[in-house]
Amino acid sequence: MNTPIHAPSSSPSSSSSSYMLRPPSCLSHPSRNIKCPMLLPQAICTSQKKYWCFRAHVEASFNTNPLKNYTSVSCSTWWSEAQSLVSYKTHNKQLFTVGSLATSTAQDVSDTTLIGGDKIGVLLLNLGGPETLEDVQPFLFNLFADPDIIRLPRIFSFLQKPLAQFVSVARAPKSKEGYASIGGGSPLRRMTDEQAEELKKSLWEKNVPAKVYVGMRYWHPFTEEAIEQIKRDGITKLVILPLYPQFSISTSGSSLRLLESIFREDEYLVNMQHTVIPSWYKREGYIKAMANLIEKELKSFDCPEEVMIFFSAHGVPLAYVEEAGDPYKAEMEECVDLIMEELETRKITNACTLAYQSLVPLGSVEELLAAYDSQRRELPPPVIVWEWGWTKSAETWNGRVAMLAVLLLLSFEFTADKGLLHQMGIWPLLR
Ligand SMILES: C=CC1=C(C)c2cc3[nH]c(cc4nc(cc5[nH]c(cc1n2)c(C)c5CCC(=O)O)C(CCC(=O)O)=C4C)c(C)c3C=C
Ligand SMILES: [Fe+2]
Repeated sequence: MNTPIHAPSSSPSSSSSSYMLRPPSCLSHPSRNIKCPMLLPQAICTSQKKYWCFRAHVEASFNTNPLKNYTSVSCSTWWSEAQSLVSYKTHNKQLFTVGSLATSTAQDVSDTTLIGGDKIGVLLLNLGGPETLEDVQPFLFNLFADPDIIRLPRIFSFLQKPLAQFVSVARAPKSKEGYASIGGGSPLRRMTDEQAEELKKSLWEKNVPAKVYVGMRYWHPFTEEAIEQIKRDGITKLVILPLYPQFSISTSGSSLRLLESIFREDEYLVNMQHTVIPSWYKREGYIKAMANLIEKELKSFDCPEEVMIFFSAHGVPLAYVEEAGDPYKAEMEECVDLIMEELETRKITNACTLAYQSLVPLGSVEELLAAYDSQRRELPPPVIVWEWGWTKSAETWNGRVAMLAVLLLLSFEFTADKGLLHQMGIWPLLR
């Protein structure tokens, strides 16, 4: 069961380091017909900060309360047709009168009270995960059909779905093994729902009666479903919070791009005031929480000061960082520095190291572990196990030309041990 996805229709624009200033986006233009990105990442942060947005860099002062004054910094998105950098300020005003729209489409939301005529929503964005082993292959299809995960050159974009079908079928057995070993499915939905509930409680305690929604990128509840609920509830102000502390094109970027396309085509959403928190790894609360966890774990060792702190991060293909300007690696490294600084204030000065998990050539856990384990270092490279996903679902492929092209691509990769899939970090997924 492949649940329809709304993968961005345009393939990612090639990376460019040139940015131009553009007037504030649609938010400052009440025209409903304007077609421009609504969801360039905007930040709500604290104090005077330097903010890195991919390759651009802006300085702005921020106010902490999203519901009062806020300054938003829209950063250029690498995928944006017209790459641009926007900085602007709004003051506690609804920029548009949405009342009529809201009443015409909204149902009553019993647990949402109004703040100055507004209905506040928070949309939590996450990846989503298969809830059962049967979900694994269609979940993987959705993931690989996303051009922010498998970045094909525009000329090959017609291969996106056939390739997604192929890679998902080939990857499914290994993924299933993993999910089977953790109880037969992903715990992400349950955990995200719990986070949403806790966030809602906490906001209500602070007299912010907001409704909190969960929108997953690749599995239920899909972002599109959350957006429909937001519209039904008549939300007039929305805070969009990707649940990834660090920004990556492949995670927050992908979700925001999807939202951008949904917003662009929807009259209700175009007129809804919204703000995006693109990343939040610098937040004091987050850094302290991470430090607390580490401090607690260290105490369980006999000689805590001798323990090396091993930060393990999800990897992204190197090309994202080097060519597309993904700030993920820089943000991750800064995050580790901040956590270590926080630990230092607690007189914890252990050695630490950061490695990125498998799949992608940012520096893998395997490589790093090899440095510590001489036996492992002498092991031969892993054997490539090839499982052909030649199943019934292959019949659904988008025509013979695409299938032939995929096969040619794969046989080249296989025989030459290099090529597009290697370059994009997809090849390891097939192992
Ligand atoms: C090239 C492929 C992938 C990129 C790039 C990627 C980036 C990325 N992913 C996360 C967080 C998660 N990924 C999860 C699952 C998952 N991710 C990929 C591939 C890429 N991820 C695959 C194939 C899978 C499925 C599992 C598997 O087969 O290995 C999950 C788990 C979701 C769940 O089921 O609960 C998370 C979380 C980040 C943070 C990231 C880039 C920074
Ligand atoms: Fe992932």
